[in-house]
Amino acid sequence: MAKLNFPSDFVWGTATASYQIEGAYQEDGRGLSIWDTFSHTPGKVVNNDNGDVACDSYHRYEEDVALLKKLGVKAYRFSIAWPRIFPQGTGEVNEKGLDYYRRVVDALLAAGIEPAVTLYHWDLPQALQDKGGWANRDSIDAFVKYAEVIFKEFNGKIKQWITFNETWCVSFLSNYIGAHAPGNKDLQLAVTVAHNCMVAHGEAVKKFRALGIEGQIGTTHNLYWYEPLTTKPEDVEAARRSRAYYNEWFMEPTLKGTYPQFMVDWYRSKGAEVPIQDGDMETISQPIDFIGVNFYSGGYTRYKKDEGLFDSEDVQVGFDKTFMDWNVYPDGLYKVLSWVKDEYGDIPIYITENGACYEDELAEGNRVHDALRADYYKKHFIQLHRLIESGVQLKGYFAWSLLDNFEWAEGYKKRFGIVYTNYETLERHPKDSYYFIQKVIADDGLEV
Ligand SMILES: N=[N+]=NCCCCNC(=O)[C@@H]1[C@H]2[C@H](O)[C@@H](O)[C@H](O)[C@@H](CO)[C@@H]12
Repeated sequence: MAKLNFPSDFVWGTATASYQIEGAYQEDGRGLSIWDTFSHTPGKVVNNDNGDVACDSYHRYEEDVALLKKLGVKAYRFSIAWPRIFPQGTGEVNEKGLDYYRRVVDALLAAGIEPAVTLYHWDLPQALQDKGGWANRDSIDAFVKYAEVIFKEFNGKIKQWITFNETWCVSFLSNYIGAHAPGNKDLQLAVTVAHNCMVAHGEAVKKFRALGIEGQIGTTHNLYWYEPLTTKPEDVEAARRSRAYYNEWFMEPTLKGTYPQFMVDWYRSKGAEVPIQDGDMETISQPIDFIGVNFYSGGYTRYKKDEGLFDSEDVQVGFDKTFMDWNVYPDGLYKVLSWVKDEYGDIPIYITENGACYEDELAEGNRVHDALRADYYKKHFIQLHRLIESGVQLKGYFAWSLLDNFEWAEGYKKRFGIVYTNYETLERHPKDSYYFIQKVIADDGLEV
């Protein structure tokens, strides 16, 4: 056995998101979000599940903080629900909404845990969606006004800020594929939403700098690692498009201030143009202090004429699968973050999400023997160590997720937590994977 040691300042954390854990969807003045609308629309979410109650973290956040403290994490990534702060998206601040996050932040700091806050994790105020949502550039200004309230309120308490979570999901998954709220299926709309969200990110960074807010600010993109099944040029090009769909389309504007031209041309061939206005690309590529990367999977792609958006298809090559039917591809984590370093230089990286969904059973003594999930984490932790050793500026890792929670269109059946949520009683029960991670944190490393 060998011990893989992590730097003593490596930040171990876990992550959640407001709509997925809070519940209390009408409490203390909260306005409706697009996810309330979407989940209350029959047929949109498996089992017609919704986030009305979720994990009830709105009332049980102290239990969550106690679990975090026992786990030994240095940081906790959570998101703030815009509709709690501005129930109508803009206008008057809802003080009771701010109060909830004051309680959460103070509880974390009292427990010696750094809050890492995502400003936008998909719960757009419905009132803004009614005016076009992210397709309407007015939402950019509304986002900056919301961000400014949070920056000022928590300056000095929150030191790690993430503007957006997974702009690919906000744009393509939600407005081209249509699987997430608001459920549109229009390529031009998706390209426009992606662009406006990235402008909103940049404007928020400008505001953060202008206000002299303490700490570091970045944004999170979900990256995948796709490789061509063969070296045939058509397979190589197909894999290049599949990867850029998730990766370059967002990373290049954010970190270089340009869109990848081959993808601009491809989308143009499909009838979609990027609505760039003067100054947008400079705004989008405002210097940031870190890049957040959510990594779950990847795979192999080959060319298939007229298949999907990119004349490509994913090929099954024997990867183990999670309960989301995603490939377990730890090497993909090493490859994609090595690619980030090669393409974008030594920008500090936090893995802001990584984790796995498996079917969990509550066993004797409220234990959950989730060996597959613990093994998933072990395999990916080995890659973290490999990345650090290779010189990648990997500063921290947030496991997705602290709790089983509302898994968007998949509802509550799909469990990602290292803590089991009993949705009847709302009790929390640490799984074996929680104790595995607890030991890695305590030992600053793992035995392999
Ligand atoms: N076609 N297709 N789609 C498959 C790709 C979907 C990508 N979903 C994510 O990365 C989400 C991220 C999210 O932040 C979190 O809120 C979610 O709970 C986790 C788990 O799902 C991950």
